[in-house]
Amino acid sequence: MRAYAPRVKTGKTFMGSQVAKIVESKNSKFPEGTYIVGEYGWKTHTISNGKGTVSGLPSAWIIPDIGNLPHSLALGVLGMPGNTAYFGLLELCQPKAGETVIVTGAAGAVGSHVGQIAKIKGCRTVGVAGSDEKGKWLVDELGFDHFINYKKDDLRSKIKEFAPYDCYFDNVGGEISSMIMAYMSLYGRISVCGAISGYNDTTVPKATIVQYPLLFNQLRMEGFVVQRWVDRWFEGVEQNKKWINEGKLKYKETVTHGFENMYAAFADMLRGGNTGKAIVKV
Ligand SMILES: NC(=O)C1=CN([C@@H]2O[C@H](COP(=O)(O)OP(=O)(O)OC[C@H]3O[C@@H](n4cnc5c(N)ncnc54)[C@H](OP(=O)(O)O)[C@@H]3O)[C@@H](O)[C@H]2O)C=CC1
Ligand SMILES: C/C=C/C(C)=O
Repeated sequence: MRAYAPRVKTGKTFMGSQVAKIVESKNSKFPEGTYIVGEYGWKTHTISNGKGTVSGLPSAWIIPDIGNLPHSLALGVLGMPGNTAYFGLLELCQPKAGETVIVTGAAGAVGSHVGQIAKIKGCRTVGVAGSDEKGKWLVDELGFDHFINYKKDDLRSKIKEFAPYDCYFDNVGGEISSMIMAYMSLYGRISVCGAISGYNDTTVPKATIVQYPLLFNQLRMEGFVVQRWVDRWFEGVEQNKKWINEGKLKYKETVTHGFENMYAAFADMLRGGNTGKAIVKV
């Protein structure tokens, strides 16, 4: 959301996905009482023609049968972030059993999911995040093999300690990513998902030369937006649901209550206040 924010003109509704209940309908495809996910932005109520999105994600979609799981998961592990982890890791990094996968933003919605898929695929998994409490959750509850606290640890020596990396799932960009790229295996794969370390920058940073490791280790680095797999959307949702029901995929939500607290929740997420998916319950 933050990556697209500069495109939102002052005075326009800010972008965002929501789970909503249809309270009135003239469209038989969206009957009253149905729970949907829509890209309607920061609003309490929406009048929709069932088409059109803010960011090109799927048009409003009806949440499939998820049993007793909460509907809010359709904004996280069973929605866009879940599909970002599923397709972004499996399609671009193609992790194989026995390989080492490192992920930044590891305690966030996407990163915590990426690390667990890597474990499901039989990989050794290293997570980078900003607090020891987050690290404890990653290792003790989600099964990550190692954790690096990028705010506290000697970053380069820790990155080196767990190297080499066959796959890097990059949520943050910047210097952390440049360092990781220097410790990758021959033919390593990098999935560029986000660059949150730069979302609040107001000046252009000086770039580290990452071409040396890319060249000499013959790395493949590819960016993506999850919309690429819009035609396979429900494959991701169904697989993630199956993993949850099998006890292989865990999730956490950081829930803020009240529409009036939306901005505070958003700013807190950018500061690392969330673990797992940041949700606002209106
Ligand atoms: N390509 C695509 O299609 C998609 C890309 N994304 C991107 O994926 C990334 C993760 O998204 P998501 O899981 O929803 O994010 P989260 O909502 O989980 O939050 C982001 C986390 O990033 C960490 N962070 C913040 N600033 C920095 C920094 N300067 N350096 C390192 N880490 C930082 C914080 O945790 P900490 O305590 O560890 O600092 C924060 O909790 C984002 O970059 C997002 O833009 C998301 C969805 C789709
Ligand atoms: C679909 C979301 C994209 C980013 C970069 O957050």
